Amino acid sequence: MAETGDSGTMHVIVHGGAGGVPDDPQPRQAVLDEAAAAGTAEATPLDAVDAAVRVLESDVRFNAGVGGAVQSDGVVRTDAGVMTSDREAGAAAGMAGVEHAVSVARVVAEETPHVFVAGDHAVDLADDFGVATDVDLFTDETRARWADADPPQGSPKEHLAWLDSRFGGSTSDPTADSDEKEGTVTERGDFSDHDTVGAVAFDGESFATATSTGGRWFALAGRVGDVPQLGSGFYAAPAGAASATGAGEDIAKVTLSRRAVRHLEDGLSAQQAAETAIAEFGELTGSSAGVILLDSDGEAGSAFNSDGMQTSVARR
Ligand SMILES: NC(=O)C[C@H](N)C(=O)O
Repeated sequence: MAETGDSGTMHVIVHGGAGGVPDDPQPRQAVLDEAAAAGTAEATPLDAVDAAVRVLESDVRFNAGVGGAVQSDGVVRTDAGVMTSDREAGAAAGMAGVEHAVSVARVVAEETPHVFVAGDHAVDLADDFGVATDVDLFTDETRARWADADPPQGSPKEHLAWLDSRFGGSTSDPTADSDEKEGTVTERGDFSDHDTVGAVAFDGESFATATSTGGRWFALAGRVGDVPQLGSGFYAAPAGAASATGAGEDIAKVTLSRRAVRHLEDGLSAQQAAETAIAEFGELTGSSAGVILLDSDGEAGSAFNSDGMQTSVARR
């Protein structure tokens, strides 16, 4: 157990997704600041990341909870993962109508003997443990975007053909540059430019992390990305904890969060570990991501190789 931080102080860092530079950075920053502050009011690191991420899931500006990305069958499905440095972990994925995916991940960690529950059964689990289901996750913007999408009918093969015709077969990088504008598909797939949310907290003794997303815009129905995969979208250990965002398939292939925490274990600071992990990620995959970290000194670190990633740090 790490005990070198300022015991009694709750340290929280949050992110609002790696991607393009948003049109509305200030209101987004205000929500991130609110989320980080909400985390510092909590008693434990797990409560802190849960509270912080719930704020972000409820804000339509972020691709998590309400405002989540629409999959190829017109359904918004949410994913999340949580972990503590005591190696308590839970994840939930592919949940239609669940705003607070982070709370379901927490139910998996605290109420089941498992680490990952998916699909309709995760929704049933949420319902049984008092997490709201049947929530309308569409916003006016997502409704309009979906209506413009000329959605496919039929089988997964037909959905894949539709994806291929729109995205040229490349679906690896949600943050890839494009000549096209927000609201239309990009050259390599429009997966919402800046969106997924995450939080890391440290109380001087232990760490927790949580990441939550609606995934990628127009991904094949049923697709699950890095976010709820342990070690990819989130990871916590006694040396520190991480939350990642960006090109989900590529993040999963290099287990970005585990990689970043490994650098803390090797003695790097949070900032050095974030920069090293993102540099390695870029070299290995050629795509875009971001990561936030806290280390056992209570120092926060963040790095990204996309055009932007907003973060907020609060301590109390
Ligand atoms: N923008 C994101 O962070 C998307 C998320 N990593 C996913 O692939 O589901």
